Amino acid sequence: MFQSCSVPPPFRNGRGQSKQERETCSCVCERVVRVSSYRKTKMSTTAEYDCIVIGAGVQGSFTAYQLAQHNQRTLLLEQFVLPHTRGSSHGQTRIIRKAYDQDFYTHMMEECYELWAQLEREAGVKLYRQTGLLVMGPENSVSYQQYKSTLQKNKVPMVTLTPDNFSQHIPQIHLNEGDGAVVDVTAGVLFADRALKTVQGQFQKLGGIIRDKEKVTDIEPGPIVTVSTTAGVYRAKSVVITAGPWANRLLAHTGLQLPLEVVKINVCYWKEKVPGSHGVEQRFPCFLVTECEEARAHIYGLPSNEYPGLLKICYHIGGRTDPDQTNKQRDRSDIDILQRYIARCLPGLDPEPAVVESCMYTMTPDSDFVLDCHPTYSNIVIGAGFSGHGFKFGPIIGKLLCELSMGKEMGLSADMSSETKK
Ligand SMILES: Cc1cc2nc3c(=O)[nH]c(=O)nc-3n(C[C@H](O)[C@H](O)[C@H](O)COP(=O)(O)OP(=O)(O)OC[C@H]3O[C@@H](n4cnc5c(N)ncnc54)[C@H](O)[C@@H]3O)c2cc1C
Ligand SMILES: O=C(O)[C@@H]1CCCCN1
Repeated sequence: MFQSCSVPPPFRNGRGQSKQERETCSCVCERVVRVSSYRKTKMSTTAEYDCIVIGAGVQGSFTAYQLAQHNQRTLLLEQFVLPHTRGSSHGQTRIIRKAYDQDFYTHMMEECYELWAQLEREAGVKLYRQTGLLVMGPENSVSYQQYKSTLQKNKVPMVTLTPDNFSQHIPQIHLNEGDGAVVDVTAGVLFADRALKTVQGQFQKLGGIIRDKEKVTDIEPGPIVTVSTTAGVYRAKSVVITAGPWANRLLAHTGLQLPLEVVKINVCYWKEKVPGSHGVEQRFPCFLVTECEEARAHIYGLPSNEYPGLLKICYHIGGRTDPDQTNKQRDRSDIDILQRYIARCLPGLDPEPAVVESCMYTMTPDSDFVLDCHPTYSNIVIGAGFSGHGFKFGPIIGKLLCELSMGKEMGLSADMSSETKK
């Protein structure tokens, strides 16, 4: 079906197409070709930058870093003073895993782990701690089986726990009757704040420029794109928009709106009754519950780390919010769900959250990412809709957006391109 196309389905999203339309169209590739031929003929010399990246969250920061590695004169613009806690990339931890319910994410993570390790080596900083990820869900459910079979098919190191040996390995969690449990051994915790600081620092070391506290107020498309901010006007041959929950506000300047929904997630921390009992040292893993009697979406957790004695456990659904007025969104139904789940399945925790912070997801209708050139202006590239699971992919998203903005076809492994030909 995708004979001439090396872009897999998750990147062909966001323009209101049905899945079937997306799977049969080759517009992304055509646009990529158009950008590159356009550049050869019409490149102007008046641009101050090769590329301006708007938004210094995880995706914009990795994109800027990749561009600088490709010797592109790059400006990274951020509306708030860095570091900040107003978008989606703040906080000290994120889960990294190969366990997914669709193969292409697992394939992307194969390369992405390598890129995270490269950054660690290059900067001399530790960004990842392996803990494993325990996936639990009704043994006979579609969702749980998809996770399990993706791990098996892709030969990801894994351990299957049985109801009999589960409590020997993970005594802190009560496994529901009828639930299966598998551990993705490769998974763990990314030190998120540290990762962001590191990649921004490496970008600057390569000569990249970051201007924070500069909100982009206008984008004027053209062969050279003009970007106005609260402090100045800049020109570049291409622009990458990685504005997280604000993506549609920026895209409005270009006449485009994507089907994105911004939701507020209550980031809840739960106190251990016995300090230290759910730490990495006790081999307590990250975990993900695909479904359970309390919840129709995932519940997920990480071992105590950033706040001693407190575990981060969240629900994967939140209430719709305005990114500039998150305080107006006070829905706590997710916290009720978590309280009931914790009281039943994690008896070693106080079922009352000790700390509640907030963070935003930018959801697409199918939770897949939008990585594409603008349909009208091919030198404007969009990375949006990371749907609450994009942090771990930061290095590979940066690589793909960099390639798109340089007019290259997305560099996917042979494995992933063959998947698109099914
Ligand atoms: C509670 C929670 C838990 C999560 N857990 C995981 C996990 O375990 N694993 C995982 O892989 N992912 C996880 N994620 C998802 C991941 O964190 C996000 O997908 C990712 O951070 C999105 O990054 P981003 O760069 O797209 O957005 P953001 O981080 O929001 O960055 C966008 C940036 O653009 C800036 N900006 C916007 N408008 C303008 C403008 N006009 N001018 C200048 N700058 C502008 C913003 O200020 C912001 O800094 C989680 C997310 C949340 C909220
Ligand atoms: O991306 C992740 O790994 C987590 C777990 C599940 C939902 C939220 N994000």
